[in-house]
Amino acid sequence: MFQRFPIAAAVRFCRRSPTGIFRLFTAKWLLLCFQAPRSASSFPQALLSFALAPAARVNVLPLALQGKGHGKQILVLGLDGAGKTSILHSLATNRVKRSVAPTEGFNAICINTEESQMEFLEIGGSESLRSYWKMYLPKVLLLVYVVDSADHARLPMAKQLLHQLIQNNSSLPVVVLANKQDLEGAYCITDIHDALALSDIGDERKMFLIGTHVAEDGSEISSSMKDAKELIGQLVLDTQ
Ligand SMILES: Nc1nc2c(ncn2[C@@H]2O[C@H](COP(=O)(O)OP(=O)(O)OP(=O)(O)O)[C@@H](O)[C@H]2O)c(=O)[nH]1
Ligand SMILES: [Mg+2]
Repeated sequence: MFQRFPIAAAVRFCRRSPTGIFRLFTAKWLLLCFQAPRSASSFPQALLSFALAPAARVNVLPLALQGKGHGKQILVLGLDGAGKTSILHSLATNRVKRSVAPTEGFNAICINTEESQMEFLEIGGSESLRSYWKMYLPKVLLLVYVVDSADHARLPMAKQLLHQLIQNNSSLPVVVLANKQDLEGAYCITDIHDALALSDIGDERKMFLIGTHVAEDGSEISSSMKDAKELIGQLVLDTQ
């Protein structure tokens, strides 16, 4: 399914194409790059999607998302406008569906696979909601961190928040999605890797960097998005 390349090949690949997957380890990192496009994913559709009014943010979350259920919770964070909701909608439906409004509280989406039920919890990325981010971190199996690859000015802030989030949790697996790779000014994944200083937070942690984009509304999701979904599913299974 994936091919592995050493770093030099990874950089060459990045120059040819802005999209790919890096797997990051302590000092060495390997590129997992896509082969031929796959057939449509067999993941069933989303079960649930909702957003909560800010006033209701914490108390009315489903039990599973408060860490009391038996599902496999995945926290989805990143600055406002990075594309978290758009990615989740697309992963859930296997069709591209861009978000039209900022998340003003939480957004929860369940995706059932044959092997497991994955519960994605997005917390909005606006400044007022970022204080909630760390509350849920100890309760999740995996962190998906989304950045806008073309938002150069805010990449330092995205880096700082990511490092702060995971500094006290050295084993939490992290998948970084370098989103909006379709935009002309988007940094390629090696630049995103450097801008987020991901080699500083590698250690023994499983960490992946994947270039993604949420293309035209209604079209089928890209191969990078399918591979991101498969990778997340595999990590959830591995982490249980
Ligand atoms: N060009 C482009 N636009 C995107 C992409 N992904 C999302 N967008 C657009 O970016 C804007 C923000 O997307 P959202 O999915 O709402 O971002 P978010 O991270 O959920 O933002 P908050 O909920 O405010 O934290 C929307 O206008 C989307 O249509 C992408 O890959 N490429
Ligand atoms: Mg959102």
